[in-house]
Amino acid sequence: MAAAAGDQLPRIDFSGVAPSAPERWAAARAHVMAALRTYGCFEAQYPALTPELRAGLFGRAVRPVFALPADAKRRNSYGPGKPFHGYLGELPGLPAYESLAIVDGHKPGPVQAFADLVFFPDSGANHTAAFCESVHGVASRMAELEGVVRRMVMEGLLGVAAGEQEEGLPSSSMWHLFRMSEYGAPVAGAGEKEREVRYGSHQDTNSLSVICQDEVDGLEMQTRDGDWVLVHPEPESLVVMAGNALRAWSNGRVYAPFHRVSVGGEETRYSAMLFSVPGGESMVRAPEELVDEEDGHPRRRFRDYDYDEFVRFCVSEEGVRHQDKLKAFCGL
Ligand SMILES: O=C(O)CCC(=O)C(=O)O
Ligand SMILES: [Fe+2]
Repeated sequence: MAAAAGDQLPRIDFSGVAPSAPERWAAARAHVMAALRTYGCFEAQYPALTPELRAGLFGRAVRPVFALPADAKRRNSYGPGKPFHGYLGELPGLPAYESLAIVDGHKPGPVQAFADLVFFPDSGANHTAAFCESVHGVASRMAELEGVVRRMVMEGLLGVAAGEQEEGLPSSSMWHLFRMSEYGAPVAGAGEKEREVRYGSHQDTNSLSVICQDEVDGLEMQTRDGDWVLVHPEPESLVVMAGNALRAWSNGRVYAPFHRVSVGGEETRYSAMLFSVPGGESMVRAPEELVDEEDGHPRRRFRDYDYDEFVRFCVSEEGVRHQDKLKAFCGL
C-alpha cells in the first residue's frame, strides 16, 4: 500500500472481505500486511459495526458506567495479581483518566457478570440489560475484525490459516480484554487552545488492539518518522494496531507504533478497545519460519519471554525508564 498522505493513516475497507471471496480477501490482506510493516496500524472501514451500535455503546453503556460512584467502579477487579485487568483510576501520572475492563468482554457471560457486579444493588434489570446488549453488539464485532486481521497476519507471514499454527501468537490460549476509557477535558482557562496529554506515549504490550473512538478525538499515532497523527473518529471506522507481542512474534517484521491520548476542547472523551493477549503458559516466541534470511531478518531479534513478566517489567522502576521496553527486556 502506498504511504499514507500527510496526516492520515492507511485506510483499509473491510466491507465484503471474507475468505469466501478470495480475491477481495487477498487484496485486503496485502494492504493489511503493508500497513502493519510500515505503520504498525491502520484505519479499518468496518460497516458491520454500525454508527447505531457505536452510539448505543457510548450512550447506554460507557457513559452510564462511568457515572457510577467510585466504589462501584472499584469492584471491577480481578484480584491483586492482575492489576491491569480491571478498574484503573486516580493513578500517578494519569490525571483525569479512568478505565474499566472486562476479561473476555466479547462474550455475553463475562459482560453480564461485570454488569451485575458494578450496577449492584440498584441494577434495575433494564439498565443492566441495556449495558450488556450494547457492549456485546460492539465487542463481538471488534473481536470479529481482530480475528480477520490476525488470520491475515498468519497467512501473510507464514502462508497458513490461523489455527493451523500452534506456536505463539495464534495459540488457543489467546484471550481478549475489552476496555472502556474516560479522559477528562482540560481544565483550562477561557480561550485556552492547548491540548493536554492524558495518556502518554507508549506501545501496547499485547498482540493486536482494536480501538473505537466516540465523537471526541484524542488518539494520536506516531509514524516511524516521529510525526504525530491525530486520528479523527469516523462513524464507521476503527483503528487497528500491533503491540509488542506481535512485533516479537513476527521477529520484528510487524512494527508496534507509539501512540498517546490527548484532549482539547471542553468535552470528556470516551473510547472502547479490544485487545488480544497471549495467555496461558505459552512463551512469546517467533516461529522458526520467521527467523531466516528472507526480509533481512536473519536472526532472532528477541529472546523468548513470558508475557505477564514483560507487563510487570513495563511498569517496574527499571521498565518505565526505557522507551523501547521490549528491546530493553528481551532484545538480542
Ligand atoms: O483511548 C484510546 O484511544 C487509546 C488508549 C490506549 O492507547 C490504551 O489504553 O492502550
Ligand atoms: Fe495503547
